[in-house]
Amino acid sequence: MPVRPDHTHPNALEVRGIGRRFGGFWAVQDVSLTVRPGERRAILGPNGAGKTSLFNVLTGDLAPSAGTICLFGQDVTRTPIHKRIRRGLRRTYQHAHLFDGLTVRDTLLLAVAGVQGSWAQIWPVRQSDARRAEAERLAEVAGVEGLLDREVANLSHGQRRQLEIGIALAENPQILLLDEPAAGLSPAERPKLSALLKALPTDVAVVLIEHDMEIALQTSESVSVLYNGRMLAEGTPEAIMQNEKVHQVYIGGAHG
Ligand SMILES: Nc1ncnc2c1ncn2[C@@H]1O[C@H](COP(=O)(O)OP(=O)(O)OP(=O)(O)O)[C@@H](O)[C@H]1O
Repeated sequence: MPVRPDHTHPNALEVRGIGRRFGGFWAVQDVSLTVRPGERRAILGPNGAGKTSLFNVLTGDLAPSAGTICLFGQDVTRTPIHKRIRRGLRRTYQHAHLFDGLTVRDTLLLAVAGVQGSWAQIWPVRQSDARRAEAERLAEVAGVEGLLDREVANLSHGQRRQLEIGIALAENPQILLLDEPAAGLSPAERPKLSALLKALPTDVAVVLIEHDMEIALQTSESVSVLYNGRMLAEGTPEAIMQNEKVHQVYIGGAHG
C-alpha cells in the first residue's frame, strides 16, 4: 500500500551527511541541510562545487555514497525517482527537456496528465475541461499564458525556462528543485524570471541552484554555499553577503 506523505511535517526536506563519490573523488561530502515547507533556499557555489551532484542525489537521479534523505519525515534515500515525485518532489534541469514540435498548451496538458519523458512525443492525451483549465492555470503561474498556442520551437530561451517551471508545478508539488533557471537568460529576461520565482505558490518549498547572485539573493530567504563538495556556509542572504569565507571563494571572483 502506498505511504501517504505527511505534508504537515516541520521539515519538507532533511538531508544528513550526504556524500557522492565518483571513483575515488568525492563530488559531495558530508552535506547536511534542512528545508521547511514553503521555504525559499538558494544553493550557491563556484563551478564544480557539487551543486548539481547534490540535486541529482536528492531527486534520485544518482544514488548517494553516504548519508540519508527524508521528505516530510520519511526516509527516501533508496526510493526511486517516480516515488519521490509522488511524495511531492519535482525538479528542473540545467538544460531544458522540452519537445519542440508541441505547443505550450499541449506540453502543459501532458504535464497535467502526468505524462513524462519521451512518452510525451507520442502519448494521445485525453483532454477534459478540468485538464485544460489546469494547463491554463499553470501557464499563468509560469507567465506563458499569452503563448499557449505557440510551438515550443518558437519560444525564446527565457520562455522555455518559464514553461519548464510550469511543467514542474503540475500536480501541486511540495518541493521544487530548480537547477540554474536563469542560465543563458539575457539581462532583459532575468527580472521576469526573478518575479516569477518570487510569485511561486507560498506553500511550495523552493531550492534553487543559481550562479546569478542577484537572482539567488533576491528570491531566497536562506542560502547554502557549497565549496569543493562541502557546505562552506549557511545563513540569510545578508549574512552570506558579509561572510568572509564566502567572499574569498565565491563573491571574490572564483565563480564562473
Ligand atoms: N558523472 C561524473 N563522473 C565523474 N565526476 C563527476 C561526475 N559528475 C560530476 N563530477 C565532478 O564532480 C564535481 C562536482 O560537479 P557538479 O556538476 O556537481 O558541480 P556544480 O557545482 O553543479 O558545477 P557547475 O556550477 O559547473 O554546474 C566536479 O568536479 C565534476 O567534474
